[in-house]
Amino acid sequence: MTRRIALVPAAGHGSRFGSATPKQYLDIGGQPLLAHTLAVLVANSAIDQVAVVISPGDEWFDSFDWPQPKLTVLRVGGASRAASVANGLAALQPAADDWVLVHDAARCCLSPQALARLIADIGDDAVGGILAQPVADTVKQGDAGGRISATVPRDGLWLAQTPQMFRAGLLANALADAANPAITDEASAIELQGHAPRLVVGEAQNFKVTWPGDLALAAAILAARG
Ligand SMILES: Nc1ccn([C@@H]2O[C@H](COP(=O)(O)OP(=O)(O)OP(=O)(O)O)[C@@H](O)[C@H]2O)c(=O)n1
Ligand SMILES: C[C@](O)(CO)[C@H](O)COP(=O)(O)O
Repeated sequence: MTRRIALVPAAGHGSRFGSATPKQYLDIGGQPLLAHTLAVLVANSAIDQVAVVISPGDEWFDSFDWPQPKLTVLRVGGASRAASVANGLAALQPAADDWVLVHDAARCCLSPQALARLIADIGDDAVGGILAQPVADTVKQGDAGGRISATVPRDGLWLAQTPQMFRAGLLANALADAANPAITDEASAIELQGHAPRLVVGEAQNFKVTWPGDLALAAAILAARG
């Protein structure tokens, strides 16, 4: 039977966030940020297994309690996000037809509704797809001197979010060259194989905690959900 596996890369250092403790372990409402990320995935009955990829040298993970049902911990994080995902897939050895939903640890405000929409909309799609948001602002190109060099038409532009949902076999092949700098998400790896992943409308609150100011916004969104 085809399974759905959530794979959560959580082996980053959070260099843009800049805290001594990696951002995935910072406290939000009494729990590490990562616990909020995992909770939505664990709670979805269509997901059979949730695997989190942490760094082999991780000093923080074991100091917290984690949701046990469905959770697998893989200490195989790599030098880049793509390498962490590729290493996680290699450790898990899913069947080629299994679905893998790769979701950033740092996107802790994914709603159950958006997750369910992705799974329903992708359904049995031949390629798979991702949550994404249509660009809502005017887009500027900047030059080296910090001045606007062009206004870029935003028609057809989307901001990629996660989860990104693909068949395990297709994804593992696509990530074989995980060191390719053009691979910044799973969809870009699949695109490089000549496929066109589907775009499923995400939500603004499913943003990636990247900068220090993002933590308070994430805390407010999660507190409002109760
Ligand atoms: N070698 C890496 C790098 C990133 N990630 C994970 O990929 C997700 C998205 O990456 P990003 O927000 O860029 O996280 P960091 O790499 O931690 O941040 P920064 O780029 O600012 O250093 C995060 O959940 C992060 O933990 C990972 O598993 N392995
Ligand atoms: C995969 C991703 O979340 C899509 O928006 C994003 O690209 C990962 O973060 P990074 O800053 O590119 O590492």
